[in-house]
Amino acid sequence: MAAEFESDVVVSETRTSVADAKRIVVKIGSSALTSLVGGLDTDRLDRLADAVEARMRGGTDVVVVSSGAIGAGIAPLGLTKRPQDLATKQAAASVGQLALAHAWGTSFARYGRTVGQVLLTAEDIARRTNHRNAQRTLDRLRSLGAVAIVNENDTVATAEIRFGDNDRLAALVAHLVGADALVLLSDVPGLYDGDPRKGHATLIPEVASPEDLDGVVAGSGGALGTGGMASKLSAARLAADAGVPVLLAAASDADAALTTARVGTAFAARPTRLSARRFWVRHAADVAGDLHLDTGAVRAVVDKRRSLLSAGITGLSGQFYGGDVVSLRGPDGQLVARGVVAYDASELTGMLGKSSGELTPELQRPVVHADDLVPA
Ligand SMILES: Nc1ncnc2c1ncn2[C@@H]1O[C@H](COP(=O)(O)OP(=O)(O)O)[C@@H](O)[C@H]1O
Ligand SMILES: N[C@@H](CCC(=O)OP(=O)(O)O)C(=O)O
Repeated sequence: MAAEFESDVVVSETRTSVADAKRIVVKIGSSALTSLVGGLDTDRLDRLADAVEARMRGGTDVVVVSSGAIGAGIAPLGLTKRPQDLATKQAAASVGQLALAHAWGTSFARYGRTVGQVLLTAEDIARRTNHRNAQRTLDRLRSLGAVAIVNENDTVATAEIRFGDNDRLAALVAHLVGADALVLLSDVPGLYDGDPRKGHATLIPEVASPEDLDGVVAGSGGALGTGGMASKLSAARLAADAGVPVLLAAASDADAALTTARVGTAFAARPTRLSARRFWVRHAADVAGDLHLDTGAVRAVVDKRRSLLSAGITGLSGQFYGGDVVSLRGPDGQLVARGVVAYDASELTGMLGKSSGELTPELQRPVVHADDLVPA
């Protein structure tokens, strides 16, 4: 099927940049590595390791983000379906991660290649000050010729510090390691205009801009996957903002995906990537609170890209401090932007609705400066 599709595919700039990338992150979904009855499928894992090894031998640095810990832990624990509650998911992950890391190690050992297991929580990566540790480890593994096998640290990740899905983790890792491309390998040949399990759907080969997604229905995942297509689309957006093109393809097409990139759906990166600071404000930072804006303030910050002044703020919530990232919400509570707030919540409470002239000079700075503000 890959070969048939390959001959028709238009070789866009995006596909060329995935094929030529010098550093890539390859994310492999649970659906590509595990099955409900058989657990971890080491034959499929070997084929994926073959494709990754071939790409590495061609001179590309590859970081693997591998899901499958929970899926691999289901059968050994005598469970029959993917657990729903956090504690059982964590127990399954603790059993499955051991098997998963071992399987990757054994598979790459066929080539004399060493693997390193890197387990991360969103907290490790979300704070700019913390993420340097992860960055250093990944960088050193690369320089030592080992392949990093990354997964979420499921056994300790609580709801607050979870990435939620490995598509998002993979996009953040791509940003973290300065990857030139992200390859998402799943159990579908690419993005369709609707969930292919629900009837006829058409493959979308190229997503050049968000408008190409108009009318696309991104459904939930399979029995083993977490976020379904919606989480892949938001990861693709996140990667695009970081200037990283994305290829979404079937794991069974991994060879083609990692050589010519002439399979699946290619998502173009933004023509101008967000600065590192704005990227973190939009995607990775913890949000410490909310500012509620009136209609005029929404217009000023979203349409005119102005700084947010206290006069347009009608309310706030959360215990935030100056320098924290907050959500900016419109009159109906809808998220309109994120930004770095200049004041503590306690200071700001007394400033709400006041114009600059009504404030003392030290409180006349904008509440969120335009440079620190990213529309949603
Ligand atoms: N518009 C769509 N295009 C392609 N697949 C879709 C779409 N909507 C829902 N899906 C489903 O998403 C699934 C892939 O997501 P998921 O199960 O989370 O995979 P993974 O384990 O690889 O992360 C596919 O099996 C497919 O049935
Ligand atoms: N950390 C979890 C992966 C969760 C996840 O996002 O799964 P998937 O949607 O298959 O990529 C695990 O290893 O089972």
